[in-house]
Amino acid sequence: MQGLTVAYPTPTGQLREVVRGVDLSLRAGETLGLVGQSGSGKTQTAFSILGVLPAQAVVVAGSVRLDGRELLDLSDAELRTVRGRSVAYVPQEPMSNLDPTSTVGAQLVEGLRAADPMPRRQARERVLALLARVGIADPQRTFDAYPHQISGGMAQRALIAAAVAGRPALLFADEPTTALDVTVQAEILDLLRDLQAELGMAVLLVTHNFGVVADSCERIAVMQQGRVVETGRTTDVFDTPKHPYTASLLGSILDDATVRADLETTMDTTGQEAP
Ligand SMILES: Nc1ncnc2c1ncn2[C@@H]1O[C@H](COP(=O)(O)OP(=O)(O)OP(=O)(O)O)[C@@H](O)[C@H]1O
Repeated sequence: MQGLTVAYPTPTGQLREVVRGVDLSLRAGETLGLVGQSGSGKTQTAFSILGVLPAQAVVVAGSVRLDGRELLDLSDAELRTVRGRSVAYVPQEPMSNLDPTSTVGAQLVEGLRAADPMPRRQARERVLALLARVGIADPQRTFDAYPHQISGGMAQRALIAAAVAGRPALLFADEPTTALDVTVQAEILDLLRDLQAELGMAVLLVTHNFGVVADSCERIAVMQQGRVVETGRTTDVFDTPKHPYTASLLGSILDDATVRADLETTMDTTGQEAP
């Protein structure tokens, strides 16, 4: 992503920029943590990659390339084939991303066939295998269940199964554990890491949680008011933040013993000096 600027029209007819000249890069297999306060532009940045910005959004400038292909120039039809197969999405609130009136299996089969036309029976087999792959103990039961009959953690596993079905090159996870019980959060992050290693996906992880960043992200980009104010290796940014905004975000959280422990573990496993 280079120089991405996204704006919305205001009632007075002007444009208000919500993403301003953002440069980001991600390699296969890498996890980039996108952090910043609410409203700083993280979701708008990620939506530009997925091609799902609201209709009134204006891409003022910039370029988003995936394996050399410009995504901002694609037609809606082309974007539909990119979504799911090249870039996929794990939402913040799994339950609100499932249709309460249809079984989990029916929704996943529909989604799979929309991205990759195949006979219903074959799609059904694929979905059952995917549900097993994401750690659901009784895939058939989850397949036949309505969303209200499964837990939030199970729903998130099912949506992760749907997201990775097309073996995407890039997975965008928007606060994927925020809505879940604390006990389930670590399991979901572990699952994402396993799938990433297996599929070689790049992961863009939007989060407020610096513990998650310390644990899961090799690199971090810090957004403030639509701009990326700092980017670098997580260990470097945590150790010596260059921007005052990053320092102030970190200042409050580094008192947290859990985050410090996660950070030290990350540094140990990457062979860096512990602080
Ligand atoms: N449809 C829209 N019309 C006008 N402004 C919008 C629209 N959607 C988002 N914005 C504005 O864009 C800015 C960035 O929002 P965005 O959702 O990207 O922030 P964020 O960093 O992801 O926040 P959060 O952590 O709360 O999800 C905000 O000021 C928001 O009000």
